[in-house]
Amino acid sequence: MTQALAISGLSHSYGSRKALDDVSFSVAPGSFAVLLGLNGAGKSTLFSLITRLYAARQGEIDVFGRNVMRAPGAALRRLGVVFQARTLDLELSLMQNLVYHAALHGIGPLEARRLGRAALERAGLLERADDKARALSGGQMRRVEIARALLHGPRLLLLDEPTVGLDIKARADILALVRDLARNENLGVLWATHLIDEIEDDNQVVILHQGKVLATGRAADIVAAQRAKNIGEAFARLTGAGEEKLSA
Ligand SMILES: Nc1ncnc2c1ncn2[C@@H]1O[C@H](COP(=O)(O)OP(=O)(O)OP(=O)(O)O)[C@@H](O)[C@H]1O
Repeated sequence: MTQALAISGLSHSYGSRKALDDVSFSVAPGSFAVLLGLNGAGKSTLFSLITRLYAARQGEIDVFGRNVMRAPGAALRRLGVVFQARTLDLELSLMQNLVYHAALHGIGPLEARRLGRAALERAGLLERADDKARALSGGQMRRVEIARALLHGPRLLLLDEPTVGLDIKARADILALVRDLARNENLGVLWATHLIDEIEDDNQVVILHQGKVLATGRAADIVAAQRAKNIGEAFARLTGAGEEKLSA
């Protein structure tokens, strides 16, 4: 089966500091996978390599079988990304934010507005289409960023710590929205987080620690293999790190 995302033997260094060390894992189409790691584990570096912000000098990254170095256009067309930092233009309306993003993907203005309306409707924000992004709550901004990342119809969505800084209700809403997209729209999702309460037993989990993948598999299987009570305890056994760092 062609994987939504396949990473093999990926390494990256900043000068002499190795941020990723021989990382390999894959995400199946239509599945919700969690990249679990503490701050500094290498999650953002991994996303920067997948999106070609940095060039991968060692290892391979394929999105639905398209290599991001050798066939970047085909690979990036199939990929949507929500970065950790807020990236909406606060002075533009929600619709303008979406239309500009669509233009970057070569989508014309009429089609962009049609897609934009559908995306805002799905995000529950259609009536706010002409409001400036500045007027939204943090959770609403994240929903628009997710809608924007999906505008060009990607089959794989990467999200880097998407719930950081949100209150409990907004966190739960974003998580439910993205789980729903994976389940009902056959979207492959890689959700990077350090929060274990965002993981369900059936989710695939990739545990990244100090640049290395220490475990990958169903959350329940990782827990069983570590003879742990839950994924937090399994993480602590694998990494030697304290469980208290894994909650909001
Ligand atoms: N531009 C850079 N120059 C030098 N070192 C860097 C740079 N970016 C990241 N690093 C280092 O690489 C390692 C991995 O960082 P990275 O940001 O990928 O981790 P992360 O898991 O995304 O953490 P966070 O959630 O805090 O961003 C860390 O040790 C970090 O200090």
